[in-house]
Amino acid sequence: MAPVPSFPINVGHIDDVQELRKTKPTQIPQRFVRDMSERPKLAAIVPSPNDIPIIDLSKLVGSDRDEQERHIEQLKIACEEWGFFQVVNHGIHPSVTENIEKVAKDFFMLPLEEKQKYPMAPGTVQGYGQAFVFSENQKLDWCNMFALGVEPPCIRNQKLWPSKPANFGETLEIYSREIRQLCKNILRYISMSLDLKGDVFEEMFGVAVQAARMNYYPPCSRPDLVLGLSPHSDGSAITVLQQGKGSSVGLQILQDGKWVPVQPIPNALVINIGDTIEVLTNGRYKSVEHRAVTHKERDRLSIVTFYAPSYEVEIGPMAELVDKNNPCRYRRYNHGDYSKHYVTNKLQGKRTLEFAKIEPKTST
Ligand SMILES: O=C(O)CCC(=O)C(=O)O
Ligand SMILES: [Fe+2]
Repeated sequence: MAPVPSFPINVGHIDDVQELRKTKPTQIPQRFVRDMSERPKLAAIVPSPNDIPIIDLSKLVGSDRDEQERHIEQLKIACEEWGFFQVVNHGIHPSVTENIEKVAKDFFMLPLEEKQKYPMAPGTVQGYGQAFVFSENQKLDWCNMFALGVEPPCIRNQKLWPSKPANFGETLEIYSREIRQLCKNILRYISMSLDLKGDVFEEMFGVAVQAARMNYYPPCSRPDLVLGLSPHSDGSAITVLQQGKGSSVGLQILQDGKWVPVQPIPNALVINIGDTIEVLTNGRYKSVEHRAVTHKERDRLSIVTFYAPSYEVEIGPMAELVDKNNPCRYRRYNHGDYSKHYVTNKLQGKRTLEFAKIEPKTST
């Protein structure tokens, strides 16, 4: 079973942002208006297309040893210095990424009553609605989410898999299979970049947990007042994010105290390091805080896959990455307990990872 909270929750009334946009296009209810300190400074962001590293996955496969080593080095820098990168030549056929986008968009465009047949119960993370809302006072994101557990089958809530559009389930299955393989490959390259055995994560993770979340951000008449998605790091090992074709630029990552936009590249997928890899690598590869902002005229779709160890697995810094100069910074814990902790707390930067942090013991 996917983790669920064990405390009562009263979230009050949550407006559906697509409906708000349709009926009251210029009104922003107070619950969406952020405190001054949280508001995005949209004018201050200068797009710089080359900032986030781009990794050519076809060069990592290993047919040419020198080339592979050079690209593993690039991956290492991307993980160490950025925690985010875009992969190109990843081998997933464009029809697969186009099809998932199409069914996701078709789903979000259904009448509200149809989408509400698959409600996300307060405090849970599967279905249609807003996740990570736990109180009536909490600010809301300018976003509609539709999220489903995919693998292993025991985390699926089959009642939430929609019957419309008709090919939704089949399309998500095909997409998820391809993304799963991509995650395994990327984790293999990540372990190589750490001078570890290629299959170290695969062996450790057991039957990995995989979940999909589709985020739809309608245009917002006051993008300066709201956030599409609150700042957070992902609880996963790694995350694969597909930015919808023709979507506005919306994803931003926090680097050196500045929000850096991630420019969509056609056919590329965005990969980011999640909290679990941060813990396993003893902080060498860190998860990075990110958020989404909205656009005045344009909507945006993102399709996100979270890939993480099986809930039974015990997690802690790997022995190879702990030594005198790198004392242990995280405790050991059960990954299912972390997942539960993650989904039962609001998104708040990297706060959730406090769960695992310990003061390193310095040697004398
Ligand atoms: O829509 C985006 O670009 C961000 C999505 C995201 O960070 C998430 O779903 O965890
Ligand atoms: Fe995220």
